[in-house]
Amino acid sequence: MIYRVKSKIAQIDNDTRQLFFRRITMNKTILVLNAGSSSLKFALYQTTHESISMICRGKIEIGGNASSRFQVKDSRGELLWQQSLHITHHENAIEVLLQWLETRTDKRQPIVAGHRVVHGGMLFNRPVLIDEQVITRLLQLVPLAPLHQSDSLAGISALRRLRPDLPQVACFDTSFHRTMPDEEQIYALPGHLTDQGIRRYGFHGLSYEYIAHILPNHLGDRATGRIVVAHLGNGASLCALRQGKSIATTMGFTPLEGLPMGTRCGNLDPAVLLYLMREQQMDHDTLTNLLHRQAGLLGVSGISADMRTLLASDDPGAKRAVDLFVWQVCRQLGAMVALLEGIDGLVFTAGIGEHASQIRTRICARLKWLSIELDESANQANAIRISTADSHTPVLVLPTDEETIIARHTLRLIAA
Ligand SMILES: Nc1ncnc2c1ncn2[C@@H]1O[C@H](COP(=O)(O)OP(=O)(O)O)[C@@H](O)[C@H]1O
Ligand SMILES: CC(=O)OP(=O)(O)O
Ligand SMILES: [Mg+2]
Repeated sequence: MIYRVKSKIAQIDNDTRQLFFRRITMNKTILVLNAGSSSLKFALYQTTHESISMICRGKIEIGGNASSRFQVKDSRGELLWQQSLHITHHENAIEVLLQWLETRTDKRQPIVAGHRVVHGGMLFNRPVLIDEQVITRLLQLVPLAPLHQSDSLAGISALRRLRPDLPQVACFDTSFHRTMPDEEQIYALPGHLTDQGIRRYGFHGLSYEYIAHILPNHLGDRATGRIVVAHLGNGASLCALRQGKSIATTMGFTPLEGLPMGTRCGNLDPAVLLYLMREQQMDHDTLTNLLHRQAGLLGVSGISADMRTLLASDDPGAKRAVDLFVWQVCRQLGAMVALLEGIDGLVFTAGIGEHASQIRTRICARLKWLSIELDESANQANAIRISTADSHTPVLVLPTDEETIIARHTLRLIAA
């Protein structure tokens, strides 16, 4: 729809253009899809010519054998819909979601869809309108994000099948980190490999962009200082922000580097792979499965990838996995602080960061050397500020909102 009017818009003056755009988009919606490694999240926004307001948002949990929750809430967080389903793959989740949207969203047909795409590689540093050529290039990056990229592409394809005329925009997790210095973006490998794109991209960029955007509301001038953001979800990473820009992050070439995660191993001596290939004849597919799907909290505990299950368990395996997670967050957070040469604020976000007060307590107990003092009752209540008034470094819990950042980028791109 937007495609067809675009050339007309270019020929008319600015005031008329704004009126025209307002008319075609009034009461129209932007659909956002966010394929995470353990969930499919979505949100619908009402849009006028340049602003957005959320109508509803939802999440379908995608989990092994347990039943998955499909929940939709309105913009104030009131529950609109809840269903228990058995969903083991993103493709089922997309089907369920699109059917739900079809039957529940009356005349608010989306005029554009925005997607979180985890890997943009060297080619995509900013949001892009999706066409056949873009899809071909994104497909080439599937091996670099095996738990995400193909699921985002499945959402894009499903919408193309259902609504071939619907413009779709890809927003990348990697773009935000392009402000990192060269030293942070390269590995100590021969230059020709770096030139081929074997470099550190970093991920969760849409989440960090959102946090950087709202931080001044909570920290005032301090927000431009030295901030560490801990995005602890099923996928987990840390980011060092200075002046609201990324200067370092724990994930690298793929979302496997850095912290241990739900099913991902995080940092590993690369010689472990060489050893397993040679001594245990593990091939590429076996290793991919091991490192992305069988390792992390699941591998260490032997019980679950889900922090909720581990925290509720008395099993020594669960304790070991949680201990390792806390240890590695502290270890890698130290590196972020060293690169920032200090710390003016610490932010927890994403599934574990926003909800697991026990994990925050344990991490902060090791950060007294950074003059961090937790207010335990605020922490238990998942309050926004969880540090004491005396704590030299403020500690915040800020729910992330990748969907809103995607919706804004999407509107900006089609409006341009
Ligand atoms: N109340 C809670 N306590 C502990 N962990 C939680 C809680 N709620 C969610 N989580 C953790 O957060 C994870 C999901 O985080 P999320 O950021 O939504 O993941 P993703 O975007 O990768 O799908 C779950 O797997 C679970 O481990
Ligand atoms: C990049 C990544 O790990 O994303 P998620 O946390 O959504 O799985
Ligand atoms: Mg996520």
